[in-house]
Amino acid sequence: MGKILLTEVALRDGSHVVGHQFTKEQVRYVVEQASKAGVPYIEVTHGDGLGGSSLQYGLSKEYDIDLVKAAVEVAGDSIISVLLLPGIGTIEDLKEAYQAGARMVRVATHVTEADVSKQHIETAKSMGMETIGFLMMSHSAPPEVVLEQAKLMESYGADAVYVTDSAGAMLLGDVQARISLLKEHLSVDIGFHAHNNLSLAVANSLAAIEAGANRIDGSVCCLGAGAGNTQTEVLVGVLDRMGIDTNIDLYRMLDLADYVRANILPAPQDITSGSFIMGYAGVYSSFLRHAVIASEKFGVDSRDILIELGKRNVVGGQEDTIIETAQQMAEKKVSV
Ligand SMILES: CC[C@H](O)CC(=O)C(=O)O
Ligand SMILES: [Mn+2]
Repeated sequence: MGKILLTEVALRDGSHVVGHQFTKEQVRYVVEQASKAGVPYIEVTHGDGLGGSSLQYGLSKEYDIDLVKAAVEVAGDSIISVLLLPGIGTIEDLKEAYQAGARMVRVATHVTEADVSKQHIETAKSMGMETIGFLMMSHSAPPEVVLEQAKLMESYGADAVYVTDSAGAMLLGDVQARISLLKEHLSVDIGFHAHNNLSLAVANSLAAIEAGANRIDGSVCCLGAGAGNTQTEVLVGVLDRMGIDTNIDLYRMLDLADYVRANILPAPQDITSGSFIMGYAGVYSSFLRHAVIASEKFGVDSRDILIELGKRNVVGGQEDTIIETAQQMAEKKVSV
Protein backbone atom coordinates (compact mmCIF):
# COMPACT_ATOMS: atom_id res chain seq x y z
CA MET A 1 0.00 0.00 0.00
CA GLY A 2 1.35 3.45 -0.98
CA LYS A 3 1.67 6.50 1.23
CA ILE A 4 -1.48 8.07 2.64
CA LEU A 5 -1.72 11.81 1.96
CA LEU A 6 -3.31 13.57 4.89
CA THR A 7 -5.11 16.89 4.71
CA GLU A 8 -5.41 18.66 8.08
CA VAL A 9 -8.81 20.37 8.21
CA ALA A 10 -8.97 21.79 11.77
CA LEU A 11 -8.39 25.31 10.47
CA ARG A 12 -11.35 24.98 8.07
CA ASP A 13 -13.89 22.41 9.34
CA GLY A 14 -12.92 23.46 12.89
CA SER A 15 -13.86 27.01 11.97
CA HIS A 16 -17.51 25.95 12.51
CA VAL A 17 -16.64 25.02 16.12
CA VAL A 18 -15.07 28.39 16.99
CA GLY A 19 -17.79 30.39 15.24
CA HIS A 20 -15.27 31.32 12.50
CA GLN A 21 -13.19 33.30 15.00
CA PHE A 22 -9.73 31.90 14.25
CA THR A 23 -6.98 34.49 14.63
CA LYS A 24 -3.87 34.85 12.50
CA GLU A 25 -1.78 33.85 15.53
CA GLN A 26 -3.74 30.62 16.02
CA VAL A 27 -3.50 29.81 12.33
CA ARG A 28 0.24 30.50 12.31
CA TYR A 29 0.84 28.28 15.34
CA VAL A 30 -1.19 25.32 14.09
CA VAL A 31 0.21 25.50 10.55
CA GLU A 32 3.80 25.79 11.73
CA GLN A 33 3.50 22.80 14.07
CA ALA A 34 1.54 20.67 11.57
CA SER A 35 4.12 21.47 8.93
CA LYS A 36 6.98 20.50 11.26
CA ALA A 37 5.13 17.25 11.93
CA GLY A 38 5.13 16.55 8.18
CA VAL A 39 1.45 17.08 7.29
CA PRO A 40 1.44 17.52 3.50
CA TYR A 41 -1.77 19.57 3.11
CA ILE A 42 -3.34 22.06 5.51
CA GLU A 43 -6.71 23.64 4.72
CA VAL A 44 -7.34 27.21 5.88
CA THR A 45 -10.69 28.84 5.09
CA HIS A 46 -13.98 29.87 6.68
CA GLY A 47 -15.92 26.69 7.58
CA ASP A 48 -18.17 27.19 4.57
CA GLY A 49 -15.28 27.95 2.27
CA LEU A 50 -14.05 31.09 0.55
CA GLY A 51 -16.68 33.83 0.74
CA GLY A 52 -18.40 32.05 3.63
CA SER A 53 -18.03 35.01 5.99
CA SER A 54 -21.57 36.41 5.99
CA LEU A 55 -24.56 36.89 8.27
CA GLN A 56 -26.01 33.63 6.93
CA TYR A 57 -22.97 31.44 7.61
CA GLY A 58 -21.29 33.45 10.37
CA LEU A 59 -18.89 36.37 10.11
CA SER A 60 -15.19 35.53 10.33
CA LYS A 61 -12.95 37.39 12.74
CA GLU A 62 -10.26 37.65 10.06
CA TYR A 63 -10.55 37.91 6.29
CA ASP A 64 -9.92 34.46 4.74
CA ILE A 65 -7.18 35.74 2.48
CA ASP A 66 -5.28 37.19 5.46
CA LEU A 67 -5.47 33.80 7.19
CA VAL A 68 -4.19 32.09 4.04
CA LYS A 69 -1.29 34.58 3.87
CA ALA A 70 -0.47 33.98 7.55
CA ALA A 71 -0.55 30.23 6.93
CA VAL A 72 1.64 30.38 3.84
CA GLU A 73 4.32 32.37 5.73
CA VAL A 74 4.97 29.44 8.07
CA ALA A 75 3.87 26.47 5.95
CA GLY A 76 7.35 25.21 5.08
CA ASP A 77 6.96 22.19 2.81
CA SER A 78 3.22 21.87 3.50
CA ILE A 79 0.75 23.01 0.86
CA ILE A 80 -1.98 25.40 1.96
CA SER A 81 -5.38 24.43 0.64
CA VAL A 82 -8.64 26.35 0.45
CA LEU A 83 -12.22 25.13 0.21
CA LEU A 84 -14.54 26.58 -2.40
CA LEU A 85 -18.27 26.00 -2.70
CA PRO A 86 -19.39 27.42 -6.06
CA GLY A 87 -22.15 29.90 -5.27
CA ILE A 88 -20.69 30.85 -1.89
CA GLY A 89 -17.17 31.55 -3.17
CA THR A 90 -16.38 32.94 -6.59
CA ILE A 91 -13.66 32.54 -9.19
CA GLU A 92 -12.35 35.95 -7.99
CA ASP A 93 -12.04 34.58 -4.44
CA LEU A 94 -10.12 31.63 -5.85
CA LYS A 95 -7.72 33.88 -7.73
CA GLU A 96 -7.12 35.94 -4.57
CA ALA A 97 -6.42 32.76 -2.61
CA TYR A 98 -3.93 31.70 -5.27
CA GLN A 99 -2.22 35.11 -5.09
CA ALA A 100 -2.06 34.73 -1.31
CA GLY A 101 -0.16 31.46 -1.79
CA ALA A 102 -2.80 28.70 -1.68
CA ARG A 103 -1.72 25.93 -4.03
CA MET A 104 -4.55 23.44 -3.57
CA VAL A 105 -8.29 23.96 -3.79
CA ARG A 106 -11.11 21.59 -2.97
CA VAL A 107 -14.17 22.43 -4.99
CA ALA A 108 -17.16 21.19 -3.03
CA THR A 109 -20.63 20.49 -4.37
CA HIS A 110 -23.62 18.53 -3.21
CA VAL A 111 -23.13 14.91 -4.27
CA THR A 112 -25.63 15.18 -7.14
CA GLU A 113 -24.46 18.58 -8.41
CA ALA A 114 -20.90 18.05 -9.62
CA ASP A 115 -21.71 19.90 -12.85
CA VAL A 116 -21.55 23.25 -11.02
CA SER A 117 -17.85 22.65 -10.31
CA LYS A 118 -16.71 22.66 -13.96
CA GLN A 119 -15.71 26.31 -14.25
CA HIS A 120 -14.01 26.36 -10.86
CA ILE A 121 -12.05 23.15 -11.42
CA GLU A 122 -10.95 24.28 -14.88
CA THR A 123 -9.86 27.71 -13.60
CA ALA A 124 -7.93 26.21 -10.69
CA LYS A 125 -6.18 23.79 -13.02
CA SER A 126 -5.30 26.59 -15.45
CA MET A 127 -3.62 28.45 -12.55
CA GLY A 128 -1.59 25.33 -11.77
CA MET A 129 -3.35 24.50 -8.50
CA GLU A 130 -3.74 20.96 -7.26
CA THR A 131 -7.49 20.59 -7.66
CA ILE A 132 -9.78 18.28 -5.79
CA GLY A 133 -13.47 17.53 -6.28
CA PHE A 134 -15.31 17.21 -2.97
CA LEU A 135 -18.69 15.44 -3.13
CA MET A 136 -20.57 16.49 -0.02
CA MET A 137 -23.33 14.42 1.60
CA SER A 138 -22.10 11.35 -0.27
CA HIS A 139 -24.17 9.09 1.99
CA SER A 140 -27.35 10.45 0.44
CA ALA A 141 -26.74 9.09 -3.07
CA PRO A 142 -26.26 5.46 -4.12
CA PRO A 143 -22.70 4.41 -5.07
CA GLU A 144 -23.50 4.46 -8.83
CA VAL A 145 -24.59 8.12 -8.59
CA VAL A 146 -21.48 9.04 -6.59
CA LEU A 147 -19.42 7.40 -9.35
CA GLU A 148 -21.24 9.25 -12.14
CA GLN A 149 -20.68 12.58 -10.36
CA ALA A 150 -17.05 11.78 -9.54
CA LYS A 151 -16.48 11.01 -13.22
CA LEU A 152 -17.75 14.47 -14.11
CA MET A 153 -15.21 16.05 -11.74
CA GLU A 154 -12.48 13.86 -13.18
CA SER A 155 -13.48 14.93 -16.72
CA TYR A 156 -13.18 18.62 -15.69
CA GLY A 157 -9.56 17.95 -14.68
CA ALA A 158 -9.73 17.20 -10.94
CA ASP A 159 -6.59 15.50 -9.59
CA ALA A 160 -8.62 13.63 -6.99
CA VAL A 161 -12.21 13.15 -5.95
CA TYR A 162 -13.34 12.92 -2.35
CA VAL A 163 -16.24 10.97 -0.93
CA THR A 164 -17.36 13.37 1.80
CA ASP A 165 -19.42 12.08 4.70
CA SER A 166 -20.70 15.54 5.65
CA ALA A 167 -23.39 14.17 7.95
CA GLY A 168 -21.21 11.56 9.62
CA ALA A 169 -23.93 9.13 8.63
CA MET A 170 -21.98 6.43 6.82
CA LEU A 171 -21.45 2.94 8.13
CA LEU A 172 -18.36 0.95 7.12
CA GLY A 173 -20.15 -0.81 4.25
CA ASP A 174 -21.38 2.53 2.85
CA VAL A 175 -17.80 3.80 2.70
CA GLN A 176 -16.48 0.58 1.23
CA ALA A 177 -19.16 0.47 -1.50
CA ARG A 178 -18.54 4.05 -2.67
CA ILE A 179 -14.74 4.11 -2.48
CA SER A 180 -14.24 0.71 -4.13
CA LEU A 181 -16.50 1.65 -7.05
CA LEU A 182 -14.58 4.92 -7.56
CA LYS A 183 -11.28 3.10 -7.29
CA GLU A 184 -12.39 0.64 -9.96
CA HIS A 185 -13.55 3.26 -12.47
CA LEU A 186 -11.47 6.44 -11.92
CA SER A 187 -7.84 7.06 -12.80
CA VAL A 188 -7.35 9.90 -10.30
CA ASP A 189 -6.71 9.72 -6.54
CA ILE A 190 -9.65 8.92 -4.27
CA GLY A 191 -10.11 10.72 -0.95
CA PHE A 192 -12.35 10.40 2.08
CA HIS A 193 -13.55 13.02 4.59
CA ALA A 194 -15.35 11.75 7.69
CA HIS A 195 -17.40 13.19 10.54
CA ASN A 196 -17.48 11.38 13.85
CA ASN A 197 -21.18 11.72 14.66
CA LEU A 198 -21.64 7.93 14.94
CA SER A 199 -18.16 7.45 16.45
CA LEU A 200 -17.01 5.83 13.20
CA ALA A 201 -14.65 8.45 11.75
CA VAL A 202 -11.40 6.54 12.32
CA ALA A 203 -12.97 3.19 11.41
CA ASN A 204 -14.54 4.63 8.27
CA SER A 205 -11.22 6.23 7.28
CA LEU A 206 -9.55 2.83 7.61
CA ALA A 207 -12.34 1.25 5.54
CA ALA A 208 -11.75 3.93 2.89
CA ILE A 209 -8.03 3.19 2.81
CA GLU A 210 -8.69 -0.53 2.57
CA ALA A 211 -11.06 0.11 -0.36
CA GLY A 212 -8.46 2.16 -2.22
CA ALA A 213 -8.50 5.77 -0.96
CA ASN A 214 -5.05 7.34 -0.65
CA ARG A 215 -6.10 10.80 0.56
CA ILE A 216 -7.67 11.13 3.98
CA ASP A 217 -8.79 14.16 5.99
CA GLY A 218 -7.91 14.49 9.61
CA SER A 219 -8.56 17.16 12.19
CA VAL A 220 -6.28 17.65 15.15
CA CYS A 221 -8.23 17.15 18.39
CA CYS A 222 -11.19 16.21 16.16
CA LEU A 223 -11.89 19.94 15.67
CA GLY A 224 -14.73 20.04 13.14
CA ALA A 225 -18.46 20.46 12.68
CA GLY A 226 -20.79 18.14 14.57
CA ALA A 227 -18.77 15.62 16.58
CA GLY A 228 -15.73 16.62 14.55
CA ASN A 229 -13.70 14.79 11.94
CA THR A 230 -11.26 11.90 11.99
CA GLN A 231 -8.87 12.76 14.83
CA THR A 232 -5.55 13.32 13.06
CA GLU A 233 -3.20 12.28 15.84
CA VAL A 234 -5.21 9.10 16.49
CA LEU A 235 -5.35 8.19 12.80
CA VAL A 236 -1.61 8.80 12.42
CA GLY A 237 -0.90 6.50 15.39
CA VAL A 238 -3.28 3.78 14.21
CA LEU A 239 -1.86 3.85 10.66
CA ASP A 240 1.62 3.67 12.14
CA ARG A 241 0.60 0.57 14.10
CA MET A 242 -0.76 -0.92 10.86
CA GLY A 243 2.51 -0.22 9.06
CA ILE A 244 0.88 2.32 6.73
CA ASP A 245 3.09 5.28 5.92
CA THR A 246 1.95 8.90 6.41
CA ASN A 247 5.38 10.47 6.96
CA ILE A 248 3.87 12.34 9.92
CA ASP A 249 5.63 12.59 13.27
CA LEU A 250 3.22 11.15 15.86
CA TYR A 251 4.68 12.89 18.92
CA ARG A 252 4.60 16.29 17.21
CA MET A 253 0.93 15.72 16.32
CA LEU A 254 0.16 14.67 19.90
CA ASP A 255 1.88 17.85 21.17
CA LEU A 256 -0.13 19.96 18.76
CA ALA A 257 -3.33 18.24 19.90
CA ASP A 258 -2.50 19.06 23.53
CA TYR A 259 -1.97 22.70 22.55
CA VAL A 260 -5.24 22.88 20.60
CA ARG A 261 -7.14 21.22 23.48
CA ALA A 262 -5.76 23.71 26.00
CA ASN A 263 -5.86 26.86 23.89
CA ILE A 264 -8.39 26.64 21.07
CA LEU A 265 -11.05 23.99 21.68
CA PRO A 266 -14.02 25.81 23.29
CA ALA A 267 -15.46 22.57 24.75
CA PRO A 268 -14.56 18.87 24.46
CA GLN A 269 -15.33 17.66 20.95
CA ASP A 270 -17.42 14.71 22.10
CA ILE A 271 -20.54 13.12 20.65
CA THR A 272 -23.41 15.14 22.04
CA SER A 273 -27.02 14.11 21.52
CA GLY A 274 -27.20 16.81 18.81
CA SER A 275 -24.19 15.63 16.85
CA PHE A 276 -25.22 11.99 17.22
CA ILE A 277 -28.65 12.82 15.83
CA MET A 278 -27.04 14.48 12.78
CA GLY A 279 -25.32 11.22 11.91
CA TYR A 280 -28.41 9.23 12.78
CA ALA A 281 -30.72 11.46 10.72
CA GLY A 282 -28.16 11.99 7.95
CA VAL A 283 -28.09 15.79 8.02
CA TYR A 284 -25.35 18.27 7.40
CA SER A 285 -22.87 18.53 10.29
CA SER A 286 -22.76 22.31 10.22
CA PHE A 287 -26.56 22.42 10.75
CA LEU A 288 -26.32 21.74 14.49
CA ARG A 289 -25.55 25.32 15.54
CA HIS A 290 -28.41 26.60 13.35
CA ALA A 291 -30.81 23.96 14.75
CA VAL A 292 -29.95 24.93 18.33
CA ILE A 293 -30.65 28.61 17.58
CA ALA A 294 -33.92 27.68 15.86
CA SER A 295 -34.83 25.44 18.79
CA GLU A 296 -34.38 28.28 21.28
CA LYS A 297 -36.38 30.64 19.10
CA PHE A 298 -39.38 28.39 18.47
CA GLY A 299 -39.36 26.04 21.46
CA VAL A 300 -38.97 22.91 19.30
CA ASP A 301 -36.50 20.18 20.32
CA SER A 302 -33.33 20.60 18.17
CA ARG A 303 -33.22 16.80 17.65
CA ASP A 304 -36.71 16.90 16.14
CA ILE A 305 -35.64 19.77 13.87
CA LEU A 306 -32.61 17.80 12.65
CA ILE A 307 -34.65 14.63 12.01
CA GLU A 308 -37.21 16.70 10.08
CA LEU A 309 -34.39 18.31 8.04
CA GLY A 310 -33.13 14.82 7.21
CA LYS A 311 -36.60 13.79 6.02
CA ARG A 312 -36.80 16.93 3.87
CA ASN A 313 -33.36 16.20 2.36
CA VAL A 314 -32.16 19.73 3.13
CA VAL A 315 -28.70 20.25 1.66
CA GLY A 316 -25.76 22.56 2.38
CA GLY A 317 -26.52 26.14 1.31
CA GLN A 318 -30.14 25.83 2.45
CA GLU A 319 -29.38 26.91 6.04
CA ASP A 320 -32.15 29.52 5.81
CA THR A 321 -34.73 26.74 5.66
CA ILE A 322 -33.76 25.57 9.17
CA ILE A 323 -35.54 28.50 10.81
CA GLU A 324 -38.48 28.06 8.43
CA THR A 325 -38.70 24.35 9.26
CA ALA A 326 -38.60 25.04 13.00
CA GLN A 327 -41.29 27.71 12.63
CA GLN A 328 -43.54 25.35 10.68
CA MET A 329 -42.97 22.65 13.27
CA ALA A 330 -43.87 25.06 16.08
CA GLU A 331 -46.98 26.30 14.27
CA LYS A 332 -48.25 22.95 13.06
CA LYS A 333 -46.86 21.10 16.03
CA VAL A 334 -45.25 18.65 13.57
CA SER A 335 -43.92 15.73 15.53
CA VAL A 336 -41.35 13.12 14.51
C1 LIG B 1 -20.20 23.86 4.15
C2 LIG B 1 -18.96 23.16 3.75
C3 LIG B 1 -18.79 21.87 4.52
O1 LIG B 1 -18.53 22.14 5.87
C4 LIG B 1 -17.77 21.02 3.85
C5 LIG B 1 -17.47 19.82 4.65
O2 LIG B 1 -16.50 19.77 5.36
C6 LIG B 1 -18.42 18.71 4.64
O3 LIG B 1 -19.34 18.67 3.81
O4 LIG B 1 -18.24 17.82 5.50
MN1 LIG C 1 -16.70 18.38 6.98
